[in-house]
Amino acid sequence: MPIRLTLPPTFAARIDEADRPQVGMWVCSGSPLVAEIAAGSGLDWVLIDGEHSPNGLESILAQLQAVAAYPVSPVVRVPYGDTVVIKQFLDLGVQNLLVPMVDSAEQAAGIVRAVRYPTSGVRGVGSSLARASRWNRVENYLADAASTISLLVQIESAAAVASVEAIAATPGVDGLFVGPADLAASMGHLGQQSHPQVVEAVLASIRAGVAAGVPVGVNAFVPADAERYLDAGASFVAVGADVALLARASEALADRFIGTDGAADASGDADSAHRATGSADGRDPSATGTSAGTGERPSY
Ligand SMILES: O=C(O)C(=O)C[C@H](O)[C@@H](O)CO
Repeated sequence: MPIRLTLPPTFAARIDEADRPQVGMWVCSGSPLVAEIAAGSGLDWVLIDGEHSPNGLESILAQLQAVAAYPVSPVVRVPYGDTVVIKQFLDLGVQNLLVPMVDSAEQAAGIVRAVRYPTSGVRGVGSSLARASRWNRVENYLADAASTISLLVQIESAAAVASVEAIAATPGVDGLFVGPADLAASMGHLGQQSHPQVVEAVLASIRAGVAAGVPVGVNAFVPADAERYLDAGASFVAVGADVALLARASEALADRFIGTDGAADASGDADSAHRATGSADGRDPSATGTSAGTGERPSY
């Protein structure tokens, strides 16, 4: 007798059931090992990135398998909201899908159709071949598929913020995730996620989601920004990324033990570099929301 399986609850269901906002981090390295480390961190969710990171179907599959034993919700971002790409990610067993760059309710409705089987949508039927249904070991997968998937769409342009009420009201959209980096760029503030106009646009999106009863998340590597958005009603936040943690922490090690001061480079006097940069001053080398140990490097 084959094993009969039940899929874990969706991220949207976990948000709904939780008595506090869900806190997570990006996994952008493409590494199953790193995904597993993040999954065991105590954070609530991990966000595996297929948009800006070196990830294809095979590496995402390996990361989903690596985190499956842990009590985290894996969310996976597709590179773009294409029907075929979405089908491939869903068939891989992605239950929590994040689609970037969704600017209108029409676009959101098209993405919902890509997620749903006919006659509500256009998802191709390959469940007997696919991990999504664990090769037909999940009972009634075809009939129940929609309830095993949560769809999050990214609000990350001025146009999306202008349409955020309509996007939030689109049936089948389970949550919004605000991307302040692209949002800032679209507002003419490239690289300034904490610009007051960008912050206001993020807050407006959170308010719209809360009013519509749709959970809103936000990317916020700067702790003060994360706290501000949580205070405003965000239901989930992404507060760091594996690659950023490693980059900043390794720089802090270099700063602490070698020194990164230009004068020291020229003189070879690492000790004077330590003194000049104050690298042993107690700054948290794991912090990603500041320039800890690295001068003025942005955290995003
Ligand atoms: O625009 C944003 O913010 C995001 O979509 C998140 C980014 O991709 C983030 O990973 C890096 O800034």
